[in-house]
Amino acid sequence: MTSPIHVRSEIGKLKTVLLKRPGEEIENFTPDMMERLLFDDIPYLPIAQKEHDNFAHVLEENGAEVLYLEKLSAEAIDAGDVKKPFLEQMLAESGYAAGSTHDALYEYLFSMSTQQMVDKIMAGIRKNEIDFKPTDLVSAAEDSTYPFYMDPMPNLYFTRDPAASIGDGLSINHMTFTARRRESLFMETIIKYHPRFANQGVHVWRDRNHDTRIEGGDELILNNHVMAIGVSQRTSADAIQDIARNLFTEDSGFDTIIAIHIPHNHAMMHLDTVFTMINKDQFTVHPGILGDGGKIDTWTLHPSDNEDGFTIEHNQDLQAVLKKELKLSELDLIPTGNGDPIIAGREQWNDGSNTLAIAPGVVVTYNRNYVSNELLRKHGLKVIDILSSELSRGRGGPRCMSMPLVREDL
Ligand SMILES: NC(=[NH2+])NCCC[C@H](N)C(=O)O
Repeated sequence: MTSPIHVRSEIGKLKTVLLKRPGEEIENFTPDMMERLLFDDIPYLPIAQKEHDNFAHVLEENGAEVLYLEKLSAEAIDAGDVKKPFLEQMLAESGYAAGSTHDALYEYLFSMSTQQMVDKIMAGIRKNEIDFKPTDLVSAAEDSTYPFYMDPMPNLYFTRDPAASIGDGLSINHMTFTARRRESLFMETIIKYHPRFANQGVHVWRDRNHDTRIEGGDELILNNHVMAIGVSQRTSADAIQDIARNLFTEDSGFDTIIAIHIPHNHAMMHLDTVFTMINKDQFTVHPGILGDGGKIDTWTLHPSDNEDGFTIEHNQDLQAVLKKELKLSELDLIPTGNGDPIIAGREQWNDGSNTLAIAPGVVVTYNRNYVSNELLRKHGLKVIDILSSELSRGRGGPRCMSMPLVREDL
């Protein structure tokens, strides 16, 4: 039986990928909600959708099957006959475990078709949508001018983060910020109940019921036994230790994890905003993550019989670590913006390092990062650049906007 999830590299030919088409959620917020919702601007929805359709089309044209999170979620809920428990869980995680507001929201959402309900939850629920005046103290005492009962989830089109494919399984992630925490409930539901995934031998290496934080933008599959994981604003060292133990003791095939420490800030929230693999021996790197003398902290974990379950080796030379663990004699690290400090900063901000490899040496990038794109071409890569004016306002690029489910083995 071939597994519905099979990802043993960052660069193997992309066969199946999960996307989320931007919907009402990306316009359903005000400027003062932006920072909390992790957005830097308000995208113009019709153009964002057009750009996203262009992205999906490019992937399909190049042989990938494109699946949509919103559709799989509704199908999974129906297939598992779990509309009620799913809705209860979602309401509880939105702050309504019981009470009159819970009852009003439940009634409103449950009366919709499953697809409408899913789309509505994703888009957010405004107070003026429901004919209901809360009378309980909790609702009365909280800010009555706040316009939402349930916040929109504008970051859903970054399908990379709530879960990450690893070998024949995945991690379903406990995410860092409240703005994104509910997102991984959709993936959990899909894996549990969608006929394409349920009872198909998909391993969940780490589920979302944890306090320690990890996000898919930090989880890179370098080859069939080596991963790189960012120690970042979004992924904590203890979550990396935890997933390492699971991968090493279960039958995952992975025996090496390189933890890479990157700056903890919004522009570089995940490892894949500053470092991606694009060919067997080629990577993009944002020069801003390298300190004096090009140094950066890395720790390599290998399985061991000791108490921790792994050994740790500290190193500050990323090139040397990659060469050793990937058994490469040469390595081409391509700097974002060709190393020019102004261009590198500008293009990294708009995800110039966030390339999605769809085959070895073939990458999808944002067209606006033309200096970095040109440089990639000079280094022999095939660069397919996609429209990016509105999509980039959410601070994520082609890798963030895609969750590969199946890649061909190298
Ligand atoms: N894999 C990524 N780099 N994802 C980018 C996610 C961007 C999103 N606005 C966030 O802050 O969470």
